[in-house]
Amino acid sequence: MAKEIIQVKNLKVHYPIRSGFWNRITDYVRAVDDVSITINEGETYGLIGESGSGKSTTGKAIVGVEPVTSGQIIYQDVDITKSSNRRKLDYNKDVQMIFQDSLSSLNPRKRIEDIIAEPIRNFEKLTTDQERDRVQELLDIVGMPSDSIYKYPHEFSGGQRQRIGVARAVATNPRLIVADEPTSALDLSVQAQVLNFMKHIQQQYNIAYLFISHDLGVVKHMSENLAIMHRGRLVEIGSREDIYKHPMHIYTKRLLSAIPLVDVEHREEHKQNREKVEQEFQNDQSKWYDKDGRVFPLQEVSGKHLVALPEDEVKRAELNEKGSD
Ligand SMILES: Nc1ncnc2c1ncn2[C@@H]1O[C@H](COP(=O)(O)OP(=O)(O)OP(=O)(O)O)[C@@H](O)[C@H]1O
Repeated sequence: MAKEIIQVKNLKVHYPIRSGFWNRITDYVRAVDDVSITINEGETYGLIGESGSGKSTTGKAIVGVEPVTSGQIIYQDVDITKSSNRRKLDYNKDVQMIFQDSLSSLNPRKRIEDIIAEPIRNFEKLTTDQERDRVQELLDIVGMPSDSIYKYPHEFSGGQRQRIGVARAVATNPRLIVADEPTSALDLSVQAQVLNFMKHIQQQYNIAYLFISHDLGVVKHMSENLAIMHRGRLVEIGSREDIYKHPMHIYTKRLLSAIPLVDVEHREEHKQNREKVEQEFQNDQSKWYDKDGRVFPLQEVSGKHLVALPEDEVKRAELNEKGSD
């Protein structure tokens, strides 16, 4: 059975909204609202949703750079939302992050050698030669030439910088990498290259990824399990098969219908399906949101397939699914 590496339980990250003369808190942005996911060792877990749905905030909370309002993040049986626990467990070494915008996440004034060596220096005492060897080895792993160490981030293409970002994240031998839209700034052909070598590195070093994306198409061949996020909450959780073959929440269906189709023959069918999903979504919003406009709590469909619908809607959707098989 797959071994869990991290368990996120009922995570909430709320930001206060202040207004008026006294600058009082009048409401909260519920950026992350009761999110629970479990990531297994060595797997890719996809966290998918549109812009503003709360994916990055979830990722940053897991890495420990975003304070948590409530909930737990369990790593090696310990709740790491407390920073003292993160230090005790070497959590900051074991869990790393890769960002979407490699140009702003890599310090433009530092050479690649220092950028990659920085996380190593935080956790290990190496001589200059040992450190250089390690940086060279990491550059080799991500397929970058060894003279890259003398250069600066702006001297590379987006895809190359993303490789450098991966080398930096891998430098501490992490067990989990939170990859926040690592390919969305890249051309399609370069995206595929970066995804391939991320997969390769994962297999070689048994690293788990929390792969954050707005595009279900990007993670299709990467993720074993997925969680779909909308308005700070999860609307659907399931295996790749559950999500791509039997999506149940309208929001998941909309994300799927938005994946561009390469196959020309089925384009018309795809377009019609997209219109049908949109119509279904517009028809009765009370099916999808409660009276406050919030997503319903998750209900079990089968095994690990969960969907945020009222109980009678889950039943109806299941019957429809069976009927259309
Ligand atoms: N520091 C902050 N203070 C107030 N609100 C914030 C803060 N950070 C994020 N938010 C809000 O929380 C919500 C979720 O943001 P988040 O960046 O997690 O979404 P996202 O799904 O990752 O979107 P994107 O892909 O555009 O980054 C948004 O409404 C955002 O405006």
